[in-house]
Amino acid sequence: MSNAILVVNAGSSSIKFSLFLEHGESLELFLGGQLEGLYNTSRFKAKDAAGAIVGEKQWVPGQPLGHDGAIAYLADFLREHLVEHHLAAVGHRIVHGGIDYAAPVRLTAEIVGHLEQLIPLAPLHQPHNLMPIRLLMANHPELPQVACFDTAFHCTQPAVAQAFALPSEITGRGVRRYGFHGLSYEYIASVLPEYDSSVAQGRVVVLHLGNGASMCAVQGGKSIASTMAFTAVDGLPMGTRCGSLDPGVILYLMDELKMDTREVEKLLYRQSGLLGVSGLSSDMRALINSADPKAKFAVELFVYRVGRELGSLTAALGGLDALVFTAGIGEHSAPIRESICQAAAWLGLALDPVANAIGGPCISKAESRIPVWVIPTNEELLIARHTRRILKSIESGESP
Ligand SMILES: Nc1ncnc2c1ncn2[C@@H]1O[C@H](COP(=O)(O)OP(=O)(O)O)[C@@H](O)[C@H]1O
Ligand SMILES: CC(=O)OP(=O)(O)O
Ligand SMILES: [Mg+2]
Repeated sequence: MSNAILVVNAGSSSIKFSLFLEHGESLELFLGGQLEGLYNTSRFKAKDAAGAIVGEKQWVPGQPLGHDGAIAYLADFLREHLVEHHLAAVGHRIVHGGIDYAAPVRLTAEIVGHLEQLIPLAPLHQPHNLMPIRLLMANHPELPQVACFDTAFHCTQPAVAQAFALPSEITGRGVRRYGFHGLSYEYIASVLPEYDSSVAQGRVVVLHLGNGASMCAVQGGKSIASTMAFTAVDGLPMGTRCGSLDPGVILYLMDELKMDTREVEKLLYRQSGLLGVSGLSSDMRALINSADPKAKFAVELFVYRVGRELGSLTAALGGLDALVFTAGIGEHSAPIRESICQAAAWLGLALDPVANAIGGPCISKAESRIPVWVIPTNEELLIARHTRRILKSIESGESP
């Protein structure tokens, strides 16, 4: 019987999970998978370490599972697969750490209470991040649970990158730019030297393009700016989120259209972005395959905004040494990568269409001034490493 570490990563459209086994000093993947399309066509797939499928299911279109249904399904699946192992700890992705949590931490009921107060700042994530923690705390109070925060990696940003131009009475309450997808960026920064040692210490823009999408300017392995801010609704247009918006639009919605706070929240988080613009789908695959002009415009707007943000982050870095694509769209959509690279040709970037079609990892031509990489993210492995470190400090009697 080996010690197992379970990792749960609840995103806005998916729950990803991995089970790692401790072997001496190393962590070995035992199995992993995801429930995706939680609000359209829900699918489940799990594979063992050799890539063999150990679980697969698709739900009827139009009867999505949602996060609660997905957690219930996953709990049954994991119970079955954990029988031969001892569950030593669970590591969770928590999207918002607010001002208080800038590093992984062992969860207590008190900390969960603090994190619940941040639900309004991450309504698509935080409740689903915290729900399984509460469940496990109630049923297995002795089981160590560790929180790893999306916001933590961005703590290195300079004050100007974190600030809003608001009075200090407001900013003093923690109203500032935090940035998200930090576990993904931290993972990419940790493996970039294996792909390209010459740029790992340089100026890199990482594009995390999934259902939630953001970009991060990384310098010497550290975040110096990102497109997301106080909440994960800012920056790029996403599956259902609007991205950057003139704050005057919100005043207009409230004053002229008489929308209340919850209605505005629903509009900006759940009914906008690719879904809102296309009127069809939040899924980039569906839009790329559609001939509908509104679907084409939604894709065009997404690519345009990525191009504009790339210029802004390049300015923040004072130049650019490499570009990295990751997450659902970034890893899997050659046409979107191609359009973004075309929009970025002014940076001296030349795409290799053949390498792009097969997914890289290097998708730029040898003569490209900027190398472009496709690197699969692995937030789960990073969470497992942090969780194991905290578990060891608990076992050795240090307070984590
Ligand atoms: N082959 C593909 N082409 C275009 N988009 C894709 C492809 N595969 C996945 N995606 C997009 O990736 C999104 C999921 O990305 P992911 O990073 O897993 O999401 P989450 O934000 O839930 O963590 C889907 O909504 C889908 O739009
Ligand atoms: C922060 C965020 O948008 O996360 P995800 O892409 O997993 O929805
Ligand atoms: Mg994600």
